Amino acid sequence: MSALLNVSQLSWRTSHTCILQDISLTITKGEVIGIIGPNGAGKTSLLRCLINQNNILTKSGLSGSVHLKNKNIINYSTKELAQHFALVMQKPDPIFALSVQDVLKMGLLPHKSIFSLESDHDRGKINNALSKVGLLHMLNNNFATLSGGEQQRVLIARALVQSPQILILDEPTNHLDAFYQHQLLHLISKLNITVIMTVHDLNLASSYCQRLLLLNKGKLISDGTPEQVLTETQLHNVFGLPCQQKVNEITGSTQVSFYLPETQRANNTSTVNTHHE
Ligand SMILES: Nc1ncnc2c1ncn2[C@@H]1O[C@H](COP(=O)(O)OP(=O)(O)OP(=O)(O)O)[C@@H](O)[C@H]1O
Repeated sequence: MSALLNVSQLSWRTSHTCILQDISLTITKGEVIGIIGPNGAGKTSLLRCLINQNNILTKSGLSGSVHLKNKNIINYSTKELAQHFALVMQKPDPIFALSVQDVLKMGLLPHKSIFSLESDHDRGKINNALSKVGLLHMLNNNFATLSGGEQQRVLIARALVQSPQILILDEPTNHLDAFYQHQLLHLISKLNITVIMTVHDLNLASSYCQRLLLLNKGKLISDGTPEQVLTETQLHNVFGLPCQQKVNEITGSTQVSFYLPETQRANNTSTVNTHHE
């Protein structure tokens, strides 16, 4: 299958640090990919490069390239990018004075001219997306008055309204309770579009992503199925904690659980150890 996105030798160096180091990978249509790794590993930075957010790829310190459908992503207009990608990032734009319905209408914009009127089809799309995230009853509520989890679900619904070819999510399960974590990742994984998301919860990533990219200190350490990536040795090396890998007997997915080594469990001090040098 031909590449939808092709990342070639992507590196991002600042005067103090190396944020991404020589990352190369190919993403094909329909893959559901989770980017995992410890705090500061470069997960969000990689996402930002994949969508060339704020023209990041033309910054000094950045080298390598990202091609979308064989065309360098720096040559796409903002509107063309919005027709391909829908984003649910951790720090949403300031949209807080709007109603839920207005927030979802923003998802229609990449495919319409400013003067085109909202149609029955558009209203149907908005209602359908909101009911998928269980919030149809909040259509007319003020976005600012929603809980963190409800806001997150509205932003995911806005991304669905956008009908993207590629859905990019930065920590989509932040703020969500266990029920909605599973409901939303299940929904996202069944959309039949390409999905690339950062996920802290390795077990959720394993349950809903067919491919995982493990980053550490800006490097792509491992790229493969959850079973190939979530090995006890690899996770111990990257997260600095021993862990146990098992298969969930009900779902069949690879699951991991970390534990403090015996020496630390016996230690009574309240100091937080760090795996970063
Ligand atoms: N614009 C920037 N300028 C300088 N340093 C940056 C910039 N953006 C990110 N960094 C640094 O790059 C490193 C990776 O950050 P990034 O947000 O990509 O990590 P992450 O893996 O998403 O982390 P987390 O799990 O904590 O969200 C961090 O050390 C961060 O401070």
